[in-house]
Amino acid sequence: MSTLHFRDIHKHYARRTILAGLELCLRTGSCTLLTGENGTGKTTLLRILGGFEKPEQFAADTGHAQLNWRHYRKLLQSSVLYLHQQPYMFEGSVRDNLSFALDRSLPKAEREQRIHTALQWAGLEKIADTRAKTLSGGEYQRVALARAWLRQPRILLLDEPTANMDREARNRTISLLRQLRDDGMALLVASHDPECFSSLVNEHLNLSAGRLQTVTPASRFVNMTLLQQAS
Ligand SMILES: Nc1ncnc2c1ncn2[C@@H]1O[C@H](COP(=O)(O)OP(=O)(O)OP(=O)(O)O)[C@@H](O)[C@H]1O
Repeated sequence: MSTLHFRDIHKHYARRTILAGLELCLRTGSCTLLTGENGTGKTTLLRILGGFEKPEQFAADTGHAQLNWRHYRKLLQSSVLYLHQQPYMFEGSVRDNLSFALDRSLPKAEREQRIHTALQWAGLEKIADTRAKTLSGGEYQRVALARAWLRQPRILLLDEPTANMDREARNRTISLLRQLRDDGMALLVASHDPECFSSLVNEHLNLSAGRLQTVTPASRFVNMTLLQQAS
């Protein structure tokens, strides 16, 4: 199985319908770009898929199992990671922040080795001992991506991951996202800047009036196993 198919997602705020029976497929090794005007519900959709917002209706299908909201919430803990536009940093250094992404039961030497590899992966070696809360926006995002790399979720949800970055920081972020995608993660990226993601995106969807419309269809999928443990 290589897809997670969401169906029939409804979300209202008071009497206002934000998502109206929305349908969406996420695929391993694939990046889906989500665009839409301000206020159309992109963040709301990501927050639902990240488990932070409860929808009025929800169904998902792994190909082997049907999931209701309760099942999906269980799956989320191990399989889905949501990165905010301003990722949260804990007090402490970049190294400490990466350490929080690791299972505490790992032996110390292995933790240190993994953190070292993650620092290299994201090009963070020079700022490993800098206080994370003092970093620039681009560095924040790279620490957050290094944490994702350590956690290895099957689905990574990103809200405006390149907002307010200069070109170099954007390129570095795209390059890290490409590696996560090519390692088999399913990426869902909300952005107002489709140009920025054009080299990364397999499918481009636009959210309007509570529904998704295909701008460009999924072009290439890697046949890997997504959410196998859910079945
Ligand atoms: N907790 C909430 N209570 C009431 N209304 C909300 C809540 N959260 C979001 N909304 C409204 O839902 C609509 C969709 O918001 P959302 O942030 O999902 O849009 P968006 O597409 O991400 O917007 P942008 O492109 O500006 O980031 C907005 O009109 C917003 O004001």
